[in-house]
Amino acid sequence: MTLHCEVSLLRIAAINFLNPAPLMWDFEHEPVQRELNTRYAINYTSPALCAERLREGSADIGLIPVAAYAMDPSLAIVPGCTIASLDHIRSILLVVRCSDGPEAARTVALDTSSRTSATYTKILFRKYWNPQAEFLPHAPNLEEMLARADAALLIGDPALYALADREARQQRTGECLHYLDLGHEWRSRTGLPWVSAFWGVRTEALAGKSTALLVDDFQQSRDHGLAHIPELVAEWSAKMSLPAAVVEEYLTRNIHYVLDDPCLAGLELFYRYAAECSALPVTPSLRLL
Ligand SMILES: C=C(O[C@@H]1C=C(C(=O)O)C=C[C@H]1O)C(=O)O
Repeated sequence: MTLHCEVSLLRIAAINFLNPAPLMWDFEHEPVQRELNTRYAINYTSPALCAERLREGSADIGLIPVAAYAMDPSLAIVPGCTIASLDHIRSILLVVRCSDGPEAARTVALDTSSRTSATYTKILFRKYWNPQAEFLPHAPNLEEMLARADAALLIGDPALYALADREARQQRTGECLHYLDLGHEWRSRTGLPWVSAFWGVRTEALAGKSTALLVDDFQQSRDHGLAHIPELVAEWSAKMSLPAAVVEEYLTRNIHYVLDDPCLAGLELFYRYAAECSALPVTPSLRLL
C-alpha cells in the first residue's frame, strides 16, 4: 500500500518589482529556497493584483498594498516586514506638467498597479495641494497619462525608468516637468515614514500550520536579503539596465524593510487621513500575527 502524504503549500502572491527583492531572498536563492519550496508556492503579479488574489482566495499570503488592508481587515499581518521609506523613496513619483506645481493640477492619472500610493496621492491633493483635483485610473505609461491629465502617479520599476529618462526626455521634447518624490512630500508634512506594503495572510489558510515558522521564514528571508545587497545590486542593475549605484541607494537608503514603531505610527496616520478624505472607507486596526 502506498501512503500519500499531501502537504498543502501556502500560495504566495508576490510583486515583480525591484523593491521587494530583499524580502524575497530565501524564496529565490539557495540554500534556503529548496526548503521553502516544500512549504510555499510563489506567483508574481502587480501590487493591486496581490490584494485581489487574497480577496478571491487564489492566494494565501500576499505582499499587499496597505490601502487594500482597509478593504479586508480580516487579514493578519506578518510582523516585522514591510516596503516603506523614511524619506525620499525614488520609485513613487508624481510627474506634473504644469509649471505652477501640483497646486495647479486639476486632473491626476493614477497608476492602476497601485492602491497605496494612489491613496496617499489623494490625501496629499485633498489636504495640501488642490482639494478639487480629479483622479483617473491609467496604465503606467507616462506619455499617455500626461496626454490625458495634468499630473501622473507612477510607482515601482516604471517610476525608476521614468526618472532615469528624465534628462533625455527633456531634450527630446523641450518640455520641463516637475518630478515630485511623494515619500519626501509625505515626510516633510507629517514627520513620519511612508508605508507602502506588508505581507497579508488569510488566517484560515494557516489551519494546521505553524505561525511561528511562517513568521521566521519571512523575517529570515528579509534579514538574508539585507545581508546580500551586493549580489542583489549586481543581479538587478544588469536586469534593469540601471546604474549599480542607483540600485544600491534604492535598496539601502530609499526603501526601508523593517516594520518598526515609526512605520506603525506612519500607518495609523495614513489610515486616519485616508478616512478623513474619504479615500478609504474605514480606519482598520492592525492585526499582527
Ligand atoms: C515603493 C513601492 O511600493 C509599492 C507600492 C504599492 C502601492 O502603491 O500600492 C504597493 C506595494 C509596494 O511594493 C513602489 O512600488 O515604488
